[in-house]
Amino acid sequence: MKSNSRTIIIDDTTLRDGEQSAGVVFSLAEKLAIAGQLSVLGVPELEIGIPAMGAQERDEIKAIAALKLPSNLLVWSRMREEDLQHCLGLGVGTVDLSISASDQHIQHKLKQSRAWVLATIERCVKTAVDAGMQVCVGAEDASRADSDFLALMAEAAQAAGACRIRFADTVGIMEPFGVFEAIRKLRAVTDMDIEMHAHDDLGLATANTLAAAFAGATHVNTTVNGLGERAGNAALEEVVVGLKQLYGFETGVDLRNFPVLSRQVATASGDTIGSRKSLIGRDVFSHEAGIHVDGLLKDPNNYQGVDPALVGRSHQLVLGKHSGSQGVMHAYKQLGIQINRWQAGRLLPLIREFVSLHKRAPQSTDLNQFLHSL
Ligand SMILES: CC(=O)SCCNC(=O)CCNC(=O)[C@H](O)C(C)(C)COP(=O)(O)OP(=O)(O)OC[C@H]1O[C@@H](n2cnc3c(N)ncnc32)[C@H](O)[C@@H]1OP(=O)(O)O
Ligand SMILES: O=C(O)CCC(=O)C(=O)O
Repeated sequence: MKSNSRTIIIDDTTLRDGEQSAGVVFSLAEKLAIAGQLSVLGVPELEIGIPAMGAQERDEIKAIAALKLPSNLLVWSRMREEDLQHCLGLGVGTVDLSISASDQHIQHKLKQSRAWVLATIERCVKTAVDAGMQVCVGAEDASRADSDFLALMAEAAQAAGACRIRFADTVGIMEPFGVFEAIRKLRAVTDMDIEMHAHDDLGLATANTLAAAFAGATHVNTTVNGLGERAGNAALEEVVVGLKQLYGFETGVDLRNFPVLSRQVATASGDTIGSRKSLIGRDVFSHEAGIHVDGLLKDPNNYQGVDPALVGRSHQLVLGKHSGSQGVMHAYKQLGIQINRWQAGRLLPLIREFVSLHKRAPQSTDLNQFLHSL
């Protein structure tokens, strides 16, 4: 499904929500490297930390700001005067002032009322704007909020000078059709920019983020490799490729060098990337099945949904239990050895036996041995 070209602003929160993943701590050097690399790829906005966490966090935020990257920087803050004061003077121009939108949170976490939320927005957003900050109001738990109340929050935010509202599916319970409806409703009641913040508890963070963009969101939150609280956030790489490929939306992000950043973040977060994790997993561009390998060799488009070059990858053709003769002939050709179809057919059982025994693809020395045993 393609629509008219639009630009969606990626606001990457690897350094904020990404670092909130249980057990993850980035060193300053890692933060600087990740921020720098995100900027090199053309990510236009980076959410880089939470000033109220303390002096060290603020120093690190300042150090990132001192890099003078071309990306716009944001900090995250509870909607509290004292937290907001910590956001000033760090060299960061935008703050996400977060306050809960759902009755669940308002009553049972903040122990307050809807009226208190609206009054707090009015007061704190104005203070931040008067202090020279651009303000995004983070509507935490928006996915469980009453849409009429969310509209009142947006109205209060805009009246107080905010330029953006973040719709957060804090507990990751939305699905794309619901997101589409919710963002459509919000779009209809506010002129502010709208940002989607999704979590992957049901494996739908990217789908929900794409649905939000399709419904009119101007900004979307992502994290590298989908890092983030619990099951993580929408993965930067999936969102960028999905927006472009499915809707023709531009982000200005070039992922051809993404493997460097992906590895950097995986290492810094002490994470391993699942071998089948879309776009970044070891095996996601690997092909073994005979019919697929034959098709790819004839024309990559036969079995290519996503061009691996977009994310700095390439197709890998491997031999295994499901190989066919074209794949075998190709593997030998790569070694400079021409074999015919009849020979390939005779080699297939040897290859099957090998992989059943070793549970790995044969290497060049194994292939040479098979040939000699014919
Ligand atoms: C959904 C999200 O991802 S939101 C971002 C969450 N990120 C983090 O929590 C990581 C960083 N957090 C921290 O370092 C600490 O929690 C701090 C510095 C923010 C606050 O620490 P503490 O003052 O010790 O409070 P603590 O974390 O125990 O409790 C949170 C308090 O914030 C309040 N609070 C939570 N969200 C908000 C909000 N959006 N606006 C105002 N107050 C809020 C809670 O009601 C609670 O207040 P209470 O103690 O008066 O009941
Ligand atoms: O309120 C916000 O800015 C969003 C916070 C967040 O990370 C979430 O709700 O998951």
